[in-house]
Amino acid sequence: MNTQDDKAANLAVASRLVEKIAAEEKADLIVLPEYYAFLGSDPQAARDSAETPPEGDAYRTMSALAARLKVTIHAGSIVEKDGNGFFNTTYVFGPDGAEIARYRKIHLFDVDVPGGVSYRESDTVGRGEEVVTYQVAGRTVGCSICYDLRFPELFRALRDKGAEVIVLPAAFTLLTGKDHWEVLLRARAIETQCWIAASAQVFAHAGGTKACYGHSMVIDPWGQVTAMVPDMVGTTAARLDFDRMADIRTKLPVANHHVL
Ligand SMILES: O=C(O)CNC(=O)[C@H](CS)NC(=O)CCC(=O)C(=O)O
Repeated sequence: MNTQDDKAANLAVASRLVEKIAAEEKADLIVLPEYYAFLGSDPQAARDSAETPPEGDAYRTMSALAARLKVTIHAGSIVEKDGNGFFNTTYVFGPDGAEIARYRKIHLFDVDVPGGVSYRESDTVGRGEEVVTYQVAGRTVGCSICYDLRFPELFRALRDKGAEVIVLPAAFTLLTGKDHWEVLLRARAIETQCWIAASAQVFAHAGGTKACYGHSMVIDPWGQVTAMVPDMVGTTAARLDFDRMADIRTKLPVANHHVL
């Protein structure tokens, strides 16, 4: 997606993309990017977009869409307001529209991007603390968001909790993404021997002050990219072969060889 600061317009685009892929594929799981409902330039605007589920337009829209299409939607992330606290939170809705998981981003992007702008995500949201998995079609899916990608210990924890698929909604920056995005995703897939589905923001946001790298992709447990959205707003799909995953895990049993 290329989310901007008009929440109603963003939700219309997100809904259209979900409907498109649901019509084209017999999907079990559809994934949206980080901050699919709102992406602005300052912390206050982000907080103004916050929702306190089950209230909120993004929450209600995605829950209703999941129920109507009878599919699980891993709804990227939104700013969540909980009491006085704010979080960068994923909500997952099952095929009846019920919330089946929520995950608060653990690692916050407080970074001076070399040659780019500075980000202080902790000015907007607090840190999540829980490692979260859920079930889809008998498979265990693990949650992560964007900057979490740089912390292999989270992915190891997800694998230890039984993850077979790991989902990563993101708004990875253009400057870091061009060199790190695919390398890190493939490394995490190789290390965990999980399928990884990464849904990204692309192009300029917030009046041109931010730019995202895009390249949403699916990676197999051997580390190969099996589906990718090129430089565009759009969708892609992949069939996840779990026999292949089991074969890789049996023949190259790294999970049994951890020493540290
Ligand atoms: O731009 C925005 O406001 C939306 N992006 C986000 O909310 C988050 C936190 S600022 N972006 C990342 O985590 C990028 C990580 C990244 O790019 C890296 O690890 O290199």
